[in-house]
Amino acid sequence: MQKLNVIKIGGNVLDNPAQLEQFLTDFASVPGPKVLVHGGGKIASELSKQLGIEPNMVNGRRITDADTLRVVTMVYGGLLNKNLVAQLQARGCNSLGLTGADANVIPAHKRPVKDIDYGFVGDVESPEQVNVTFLASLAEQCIVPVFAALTHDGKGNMLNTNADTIASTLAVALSGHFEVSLVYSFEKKGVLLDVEDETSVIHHLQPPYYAELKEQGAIFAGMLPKLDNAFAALEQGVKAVIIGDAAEIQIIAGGGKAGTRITL
Ligand SMILES: Nc1ncnc2c1ncn2[C@@H]1O[C@H](COP(=O)(O)OP(=O)(O)O)[C@@H](O)[C@H]1O
Ligand SMILES: CC(=O)N[C@@H](CCC(=O)OP(=O)(O)O)C(=O)O
Repeated sequence: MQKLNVIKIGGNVLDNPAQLEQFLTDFASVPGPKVLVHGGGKIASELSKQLGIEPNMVNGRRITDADTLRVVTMVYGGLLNKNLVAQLQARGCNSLGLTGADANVIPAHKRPVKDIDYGFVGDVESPEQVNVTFLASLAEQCIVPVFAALTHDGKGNMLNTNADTIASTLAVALSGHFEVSLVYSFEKKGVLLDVEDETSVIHHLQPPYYAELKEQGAIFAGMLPKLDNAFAALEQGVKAVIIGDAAEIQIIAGGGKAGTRITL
C-alpha cells in the first residue's frame, strides 16, 4: 500500500507568520500523497470579538450560533484556507482548498442537544461516508487537499467541526486505500510531561500511561480531545499517529525520531 500523511496544523502556528511560513515550506517538500488540515480557532475568536460577538467555548468546543457560524465559515473556509493554498502554490505544491461540503467529502449532522446546545457544530456521520474516491483521484493527480474545519449537513447548512476530528476522520477513511500516518503538529515538541518544559517530551504514549497522566493533570485542555482522537484513529486502522512540533514536520513525516508516538 502507498503511504499517505494526514497532517493537522495547530492554531498557535497558524497565528505566527514566521512559524507558519517555515512549516509550509517544510510541508511542501514532504514527499508522496498528503493532506493538510487546519482550524484557526484563535483567529476566529479574535475576529468574532472585533465584530462584537463574544466567543463561547465549552469543553474545548465553540458554541456556534448563526452569527458565529458566519464568522467561522468566513475565517476557516475563506481567509485561512485560501491563503494557505496560495502560500503552498508559491512553494510549488499544487493544492486545493476544501471544506467537508465540497465534493461532499465529509457529511455530518448537527450535534444533538443533550445538556449543552452547541448550535451549528457538526458531528461527522462516519468515516465510511467520506468521499474517498474523490480524495484518491486528487492524490493520483498530485493535488494536495487542504481542509478547513467545516462540514455540512446535506440540508444546506455548513457546520463547525473541530479540526482534530476532521484530521482523524480523513485518516481513518483513507486507511482503506493507503498506509496512513496521522500527524498532529503544533507549537510544542510533543506531548510533554511538564507543559512548561520543552525537554520533557514523552516519546511513546499508550492508553494506561495516558490515563495516569490525565489523572495527575499533566495532560489537559486541548491535548485531551487530541489524544482521544489519536487513539480512536489507531483503533480504526490508521497505521501511525504522531504528535509533534510543526518545525519538525520533515523528520516526523519521514518516520524519524521526533515528537510523541501514540500506540495502542
Ligand atoms: N502535556 C501536554 N503537552 C503538550 N501540550 C499540552 C499538554 N497538556 C495540555 N497541552 C496543551 O494542548 C495545546 C494543544 O491543543 P489545542 O489547544 O487544541 O491546540 P491545537 O490543536 O490548535 O494545536 C497546547 O498548546 C498546550 O497548551
Ligand atoms: C466545534 C469547534 O470547536 N470547532 C473549532 C474549529 C477550529 C479548530 O479546531 O481550530 P484549532 O485546531 O486551531 O483549535 C473552533 O471553532 O474552535
